[in-house]
Amino acid sequence: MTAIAAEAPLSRAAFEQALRDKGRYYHIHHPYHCAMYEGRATREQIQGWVANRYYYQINIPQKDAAIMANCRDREVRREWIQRIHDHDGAPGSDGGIEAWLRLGEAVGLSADTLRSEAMVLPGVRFAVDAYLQFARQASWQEAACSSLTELFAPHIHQSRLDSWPTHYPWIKPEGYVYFRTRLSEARRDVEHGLRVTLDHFTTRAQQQRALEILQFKLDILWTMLDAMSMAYELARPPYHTVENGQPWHRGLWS
Ligand SMILES: O=C(O)c1cc(C(=O)O)c2c(n1)C(=O)C(=O)c1cc(C(=O)O)[nH]c1-2
Repeated sequence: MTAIAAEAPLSRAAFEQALRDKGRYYHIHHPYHCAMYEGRATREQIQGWVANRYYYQINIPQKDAAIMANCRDREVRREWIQRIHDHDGAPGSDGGIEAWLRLGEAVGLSADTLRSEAMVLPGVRFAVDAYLQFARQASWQEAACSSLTELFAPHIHQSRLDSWPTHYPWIKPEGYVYFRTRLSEARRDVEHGLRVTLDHFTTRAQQQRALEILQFKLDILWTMLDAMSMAYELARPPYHTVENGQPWHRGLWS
């Protein structure tokens, strides 16, 4: 038995606090994000972020479907399915992916450009694919735990709503619907995800595993922005040594 496995479990409150303490690794602190909310991002950097984050957005419902596919608990599925409706849309609501396409248009990128995935950098694609792959292979409770970066998401959406309209008057206001909608959706998701995690990971070793899973997800979000920094801040996208253009692959699985 490892040293940590032999330790007494953290209380429910201490475990929740340990999860929340991971907020210091959230991508809100990444220099690329700071530049965006401090008004130092160029139009190309904002556009690059929107086009690359589109790939995250379209993978989220597939990730949630994988969680449901692995879950035999009908009550959980009844609650979890809301996340798919939120992103894909349902009768009477367009959903988050549509709102993200509107954000694309608001920053000057057509829906076709986003849908083509031509701007999705390989590093972003690999990071997002790792998230989907994890959700397919892990238990549904572990995959639910990996969604807990959403603990910190309302703050990041609010930071954009507070700062972007002032710094970037060229962005059309219709683009902000996505961030506004997610404020309440993320709070509701996280309440459910947290309940699952606190109920399921009860030994010290399991709690440690949950913290490691959350770190894995934080690594994904941070790594996406690292790839964007290379491409749009340092002007070093993949193969910048060879030619202008974007020769990278567009995804072999979709
Ligand atoms: O804009 C962001 O910084 C951000 C971060 C995250 C996150 O922390 O994973 C999500 C979202 N947005 C988001 O909009 C969203 O729908 C979402 C779903 C999930 C998830 O893991 O299930 N994370 C996030």
